Amino acid sequence: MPPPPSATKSATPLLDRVRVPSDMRNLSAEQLKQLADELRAETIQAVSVTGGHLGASLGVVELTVAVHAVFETPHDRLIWDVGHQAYPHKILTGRRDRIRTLRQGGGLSGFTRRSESEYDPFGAAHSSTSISAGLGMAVARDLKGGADPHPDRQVIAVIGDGAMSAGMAYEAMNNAGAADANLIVILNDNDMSIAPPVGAMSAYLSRTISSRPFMNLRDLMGRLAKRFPAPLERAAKRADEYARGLLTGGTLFEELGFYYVGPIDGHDLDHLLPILRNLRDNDHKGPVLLHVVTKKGKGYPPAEASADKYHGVVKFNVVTGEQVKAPPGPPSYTKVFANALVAEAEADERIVAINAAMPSGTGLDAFAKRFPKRSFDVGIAEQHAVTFAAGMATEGMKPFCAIYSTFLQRAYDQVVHDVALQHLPVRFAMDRAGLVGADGATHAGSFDIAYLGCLPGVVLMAASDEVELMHMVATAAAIDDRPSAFRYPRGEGYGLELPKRGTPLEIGRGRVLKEGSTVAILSYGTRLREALRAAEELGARGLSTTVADARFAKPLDTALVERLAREHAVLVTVEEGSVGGFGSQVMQHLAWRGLLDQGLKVRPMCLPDRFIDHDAPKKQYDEAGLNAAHIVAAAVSALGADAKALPARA
Ligand SMILES: Cc1ncc(C[n+]2csc(CCOP(=O)(O)OP(=O)(O)O)c2C)c(N)n1
Ligand SMILES: CC(=O)[C@@H](O)[C@H](O)COP(=O)(O)O
Ligand SMILES: [Mg+2]
Repeated sequence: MPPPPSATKSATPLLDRVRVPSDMRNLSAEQLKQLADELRAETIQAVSVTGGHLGASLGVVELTVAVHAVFETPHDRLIWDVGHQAYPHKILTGRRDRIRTLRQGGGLSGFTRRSESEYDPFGAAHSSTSISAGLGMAVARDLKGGADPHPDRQVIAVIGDGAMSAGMAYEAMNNAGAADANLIVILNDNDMSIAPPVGAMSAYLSRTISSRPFMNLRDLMGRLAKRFPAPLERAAKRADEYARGLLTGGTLFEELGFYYVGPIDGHDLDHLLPILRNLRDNDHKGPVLLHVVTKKGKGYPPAEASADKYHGVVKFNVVTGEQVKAPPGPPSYTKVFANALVAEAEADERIVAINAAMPSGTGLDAFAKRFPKRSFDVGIAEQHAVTFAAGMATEGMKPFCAIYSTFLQRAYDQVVHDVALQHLPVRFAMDRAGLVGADGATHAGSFDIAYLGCLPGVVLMAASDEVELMHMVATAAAIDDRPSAFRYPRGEGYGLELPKRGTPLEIGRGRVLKEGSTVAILSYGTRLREALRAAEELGARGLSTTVADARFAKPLDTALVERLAREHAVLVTVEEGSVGGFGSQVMQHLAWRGLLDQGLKVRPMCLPDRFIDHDAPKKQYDEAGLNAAHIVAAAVSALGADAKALPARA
């Protein structure tokens, strides 16, 4: 692979001279081009040792340089939508020395984060929030007026074409277009989401780009000059003649009240710099949308050549681009889910599958290969996905809505109002339940037990291993009179032998794996292995321990829960979910049955009432206090003196 371009440019590396953006604002256009080359090389080198979202970051190297060179960040606010493309931004904003700690415990977040830097005015990771946040900042600026230390601060929101497929982006544009707050939205159009984009907006953007070749600088300056006459006269003269005529307007964005500029080449600093300066210097009233066309993975041939443009990579060899994959382990829960759903769909043509721009992440790309007409990727549109599924259910279809637990949060009212209230048999496959590792707090599937557990009539399941997951897929397929949901974690299963097809479970029935008499551990989900380990340890201390797998949070196996409560001194519940989840369901039931009035000691073990930052999952669960040792400690402390009499295991 040829050496990065920077190696062929001037000997003085510029990136070493740029700690923060103010260090680059006196560089010439040529120097900024060199800086961009060096920044791209640094991003590639860094991500090769950390892994992460390389493709999106490479696509915005020039844009990042241009925006920080032209605007007075951090006083001018720069918001990155999703924030997965912000690695170059982090390198240029005082975090180059920590960029190789990206997504690791104690290290930089993989997304923008207010607590991490003053150059991150808004945290992100869930998509399509940037225009709303930007408008909020712009309106606040105007309301504060002179009281704002920087009353003329600019607000720039960079949003991708994929993120532009989410409803929230339109809600924000609808509001912005009617407001007169100055706001610059940069649409970073690389014709990619995680997968190739879907939907009419994507088709529209492609048409816009193909029908309007990149505007040349002269046209652009002339158009801007005509639109914002006074201060731009001088600049426009530099373009030696006015545009040959205004570009006809009529883009969707202009219909929404935005001034549309573009499309322009988002890798060409000779265009980006003057246009951004124009947008900075003119006193336009109202929102502007600058449409830039970029390439995801730009400048790194292995990324450019890959289907997903290296959207999310593990460590890789910079020269070859070969990713350092762990030796193949057991099938992931995602793969098991997908195969289980295919098996169910083979037997029932009413089963359909819906995802929200996450075909590979949910495993539904495999389902789509087998059943292309029964698989629907609706774009980054979780709210629509849920109600779309509800509509299908009213007509007798059996929709499986596969949305990560964290992303389902975005569609909560649709789950409540459109699905649960109408008792519609939508099935929710909630992948990435629990803590997810490198993506950190924004992506943790922490709340679904709590936010679904309070809904009447919903069947809630948690798989304790991959065989259980297959049974829960079959169970959900068979539940056709109410909503059902099953959760499972990110990562590999245990390598258990899998049946060809799952067997429907008896609804509301848990299972006992180990009978004891002093301590009962009731697990919900994949903490079950830790519960079994804890039981071993407790047994070695003479504390006979029962271990049960609840399987269902709703309907709760009340007979099992009451038996455990009556027959043991201590009842420990454990789940990979927040306060207000499974343990609350159990305690609420026991309380009402009067079983908390007779001395039973209950220890509901769940995620702590705080967000858990990115780290390796095992370490995250250590921090959360949900590993075997913590379960042992909880049981022993509950027993108090009784336990102390027993010898700890040698
Ligand atoms: C609400 C939400 N749903 C799904 C995702 C998962 N996700 C992360 S990046 C991405 C694609 C974003 O595409 P685009 O905005 O075009 O950015 P690009 O990666 O092309 O730079 C998706 C679907 C998310 N972050 N947030
Ligand atoms: C940036 C984003 O939200 C997605 O790319 C997410 O990081 C995918 O998570 P998984 O890697 O668990 O599929
Ligand atoms: Mg994109």
